[in-house]
Amino acid sequence: MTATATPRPRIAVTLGDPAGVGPELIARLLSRPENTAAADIVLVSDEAELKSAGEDAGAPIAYSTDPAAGLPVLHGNGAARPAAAFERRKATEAGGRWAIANLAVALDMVKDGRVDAVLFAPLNKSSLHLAGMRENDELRWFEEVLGVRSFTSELNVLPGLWTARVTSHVSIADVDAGITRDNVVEAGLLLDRVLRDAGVAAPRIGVCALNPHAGENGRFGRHELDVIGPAVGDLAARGLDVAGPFPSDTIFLRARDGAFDGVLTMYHDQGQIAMKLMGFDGGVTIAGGLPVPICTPAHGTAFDITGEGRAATGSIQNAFDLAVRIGSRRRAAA
Ligand SMILES: NC(=O)C1=CN([C@@H]2O[C@H](COP(=O)(O)OP(=O)(O)OC[C@H]3O[C@@H](n4cnc5c(N)ncnc54)[C@H](O)[C@@H]3O)[C@@H](O)[C@H]2O)C=CC1
Ligand SMILES: NCC(=O)COP(=O)(O)O
Repeated sequence: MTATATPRPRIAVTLGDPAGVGPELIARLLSRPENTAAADIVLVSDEAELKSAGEDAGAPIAYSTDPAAGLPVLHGNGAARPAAAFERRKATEAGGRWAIANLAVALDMVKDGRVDAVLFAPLNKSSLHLAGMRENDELRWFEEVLGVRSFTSELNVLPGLWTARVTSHVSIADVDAGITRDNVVEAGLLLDRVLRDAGVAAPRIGVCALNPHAGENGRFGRHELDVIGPAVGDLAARGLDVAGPFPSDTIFLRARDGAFDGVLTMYHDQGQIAMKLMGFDGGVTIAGGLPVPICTPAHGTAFDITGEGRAATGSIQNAFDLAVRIGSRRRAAA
């Protein structure tokens, strides 16, 4: 029997917000030969950004503009570089514009089928908004640019445990309106699908309640009785191995002990506090529901430590590894 080689995926990489830890993390990621050997990497950036990232990291980035050179390939973003250097450790319009320009090129590559996955280093949502992004976050912007009309959600990933969210980057005052039976069902179906894509043959999904103690039989709110419970029934009727709603102050104890492969959360912090406590140094966020996996560290721009060489690389490494794994699988299936 002949072994089938795993195809090298093509991955577009952006350095994120130039004011934050993203550029130095990408430089350190690419300084490991096993990473540059794992994928055909397209760096959407410019020479000045790569040089400054390498200086911050104490690890110059080796790249080429010639795809035949066997190095990460530099692909410009077509944007004019601002005359002044990017301010560091601060959300700025210029930084947001630069990050958006790089991502826009990466999304063009997605649309044209030129890449199997995207990795972006942390963005700063305030910079994005200063730069004119109307959507609350980059995932809603990705949807718009890629013309995706179906349900999307950030997926957070630790070894052996994934989460999806019914609502995400919205005010806590708007969570209630987002918890509809349809949204819970769509988020549950998405979580089941991505777990299967990631190789979990029969995903076990636990669903969070919204209210304290799952509403205590309606006394502290009726979302569990009227919306989430019926949606869990809908998902079970569609063949998913799904249970809940469970009180969210204890569901992650069970998840940590292996009871679930995926947990469906109702709002951002419900899942993120638990996931970041369990594995801040390795967490990954994937934009779920898009044509290709778009991966990023679960941590943000960390302005307080930018340029100090202290930023941990576990999450960017895991985000890269996931992009390689899922991208390679997609390439093999194409
Ligand atoms: N991947 C992405 O694009 C993400 C972007 N963000 C954005 O980042 C911005 C800042 O968010 P914050 O809530 O301040 O969270 P943050 O993750 O940037 O920082 C929170 C704390 O964690 C520390 N930290 C973060 N990454 C670290 C690393 N690699 N090594 C060591 N310590 C690290 C920081 O120094 C800080 O004390 C926001 O605009 C947020 O929306 C947040 C999460 C993910
Ligand atoms: N930029 C990705 C992002 O914001 C994900 O952060 P989180 O919502 O997973 O904390």
